[in-house]
Amino acid sequence: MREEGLDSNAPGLTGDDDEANSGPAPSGYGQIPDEPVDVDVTAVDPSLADPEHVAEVVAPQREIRTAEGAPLMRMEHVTMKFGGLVALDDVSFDIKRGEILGLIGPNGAGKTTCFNTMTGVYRPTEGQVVFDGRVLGKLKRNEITRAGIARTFQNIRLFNEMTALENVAVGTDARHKTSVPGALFRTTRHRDEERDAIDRGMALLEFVGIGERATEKAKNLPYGDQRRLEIARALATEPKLLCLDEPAAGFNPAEKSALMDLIRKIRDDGYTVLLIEHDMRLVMGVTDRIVVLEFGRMIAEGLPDEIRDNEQVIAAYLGVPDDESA
Ligand SMILES: Nc1ncnc2c1ncn2[C@@H]1O[C@H](COP(=O)(O)OP(=O)(O)OP(=O)(O)O)[C@@H](O)[C@H]1O
Repeated sequence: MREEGLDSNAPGLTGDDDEANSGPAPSGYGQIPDEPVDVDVTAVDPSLADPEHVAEVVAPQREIRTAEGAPLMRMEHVTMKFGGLVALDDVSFDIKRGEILGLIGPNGAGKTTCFNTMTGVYRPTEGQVVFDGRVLGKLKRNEITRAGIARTFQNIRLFNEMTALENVAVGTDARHKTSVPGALFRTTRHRDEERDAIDRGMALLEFVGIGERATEKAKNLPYGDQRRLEIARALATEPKLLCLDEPAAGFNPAEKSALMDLIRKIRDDGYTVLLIEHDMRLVMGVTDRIVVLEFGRMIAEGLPDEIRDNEQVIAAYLGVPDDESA
């Protein structure tokens, strides 16, 4: 007999398929330089111990709250083909400002492809992605980062030999305006930006709950803290949209619960969040709305309660019982 609604114990609905987290540092990740950044932790502002001040530093662009509810990103009839394979088939939906949108679907449904068209990795074969009024297909990857889209990866990608603070500080680099000569000659602007990178980096580490680990190398952090560090680094680019790709992969229930709190805190601080996640309990518990893909098509869109009880979604995940498919 079929179970009522979606259940995180159902096959394929858990995050147990996590891959190794020790991959090499990424290449071509936004504006991140190859060399470690020299940071002086003793220069950190003591006022960062104050959570309210931390929140102010973390989300300086609070005006994004004012337009809450209006579309921030629009997928407009997006089709993505790889040779003969149609990974996305005429997919259209909005991500509204200030919401946590869940993107779910069985394995191979097209979630990551969707993510990649939204973050500039792929250009859609047909249709377009519009972010904050701009068509993404015309922007380069670094321009997309500057436009306000940041992401984390299924497989953690950190600079393992750099400290936690350095990892976050390089994320702030995407916003810096110093020219190469300015950096070489250490102009006042360059020094101000370095100082800002350290202060904001520390604030972000506090915000995600790992401030006390600022001087530890990324490779020595516990797995859960590495995931938090990835989120902090993405936030360092001051995104309007934060895309999280299976952030709970490999987490135990207590870590998942803490992650849900963090994702809500990020949303409450004025960011918009897109979440791909296999763990249904987490998705149902934290998202404001959910979009469901199956075989590259969007089969449902709605509130978590609506999605939980949607027959088509349940069938997509659990398969239609033999006696109903005849
Ligand atoms: N670069 C690519 N080249 C060819 N086929 C691809 C490529 N990327 C994805 N695909 C195919 O597109 C389909 C959708 O894949 P995608 O990774 O987007 O699904 P998914 O929903 O993210 O799956 P999972 O939950 O397993 O990560 C799959 O059939 C996949 O094999």
